[in-house]
Amino acid sequence: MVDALRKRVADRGSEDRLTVIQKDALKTEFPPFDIVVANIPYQISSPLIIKLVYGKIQFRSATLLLQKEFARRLLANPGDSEYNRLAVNVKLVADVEFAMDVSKRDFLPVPKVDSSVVIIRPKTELPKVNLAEWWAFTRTCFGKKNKTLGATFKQKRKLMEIFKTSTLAGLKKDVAITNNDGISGVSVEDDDIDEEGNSEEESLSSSVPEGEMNLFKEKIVGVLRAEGFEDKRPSKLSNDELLHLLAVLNHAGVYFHNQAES
Ligand SMILES: C[S@@+](CC[C@H](N)C(=O)[O-])C[C@H]1O[C@@H](n2cnc3c(N)ncnc32)[C@H](O)[C@@H]1O
Repeated sequence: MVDALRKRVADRGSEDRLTVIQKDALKTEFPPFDIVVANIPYQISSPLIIKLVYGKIQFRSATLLLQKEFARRLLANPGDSEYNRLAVNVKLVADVEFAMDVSKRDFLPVPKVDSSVVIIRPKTELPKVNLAEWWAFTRTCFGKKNKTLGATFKQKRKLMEIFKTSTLAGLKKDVAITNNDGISGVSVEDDDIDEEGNSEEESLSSSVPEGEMNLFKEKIVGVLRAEGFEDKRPSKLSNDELLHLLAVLNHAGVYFHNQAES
């Protein structure tokens, strides 16, 4: 493929205008770029899109050929059955536009899946939120996207985790705004997957008095109730509603991002 590309460009006398970087797109640091047009391997769609929109490089647009079902999920809106954490996170920082469907019969050999072209344009103005905090918050909310937030936040394991991150954040006093720096090391491979088991949390569990945990739970449930979120499902909430919930939880001293991992 690279050899064919080099030959075609050379045949037109334009080789000095082409630079080929032949490396793993997920592991390589991208040079500055303005526009992406790519027929990407579908298995890296989620991490590549997150790398683009949460990365440090300010670009204009990414026109990508994606598996049709994946594109539908990315284009979904709150309340749609396909709406998931990836769409929530991408739409916080970018606008996603449907361009066209591409039938599998348009390829030779014919693949198993249909495709769609979408155009992703980073937003010029980002919401004032700590992106690492947002990232961790949506992971908690969408651990099981069809659970109500009340049920999600009452899970003992989740509470332990949030208690720990909140305690660490409290010690640090404030959480830096990372809007312009991007966040590193993010991955959506755990998208929509409930986390099972965590020995660190279990050891923390034994060290936190039950009364303290109950107070912490009451604090969170109190915020959810007061703001009308207790019976809501995250997949039905707009990003403005989720941003509001995160802001009021943070205001109450409840934090999600593990400061130790920064
Ligand atoms: C869908 S094909 C598209 C090929 C070519 N761009 C085209 O349009 O004909 C995806 C290509 O990405 C390559 N690839 C797979 N994983 C990759 C990765 N992590 N980084 C960069 N390229 C990758 C595959 O080897 C394959 O050649």
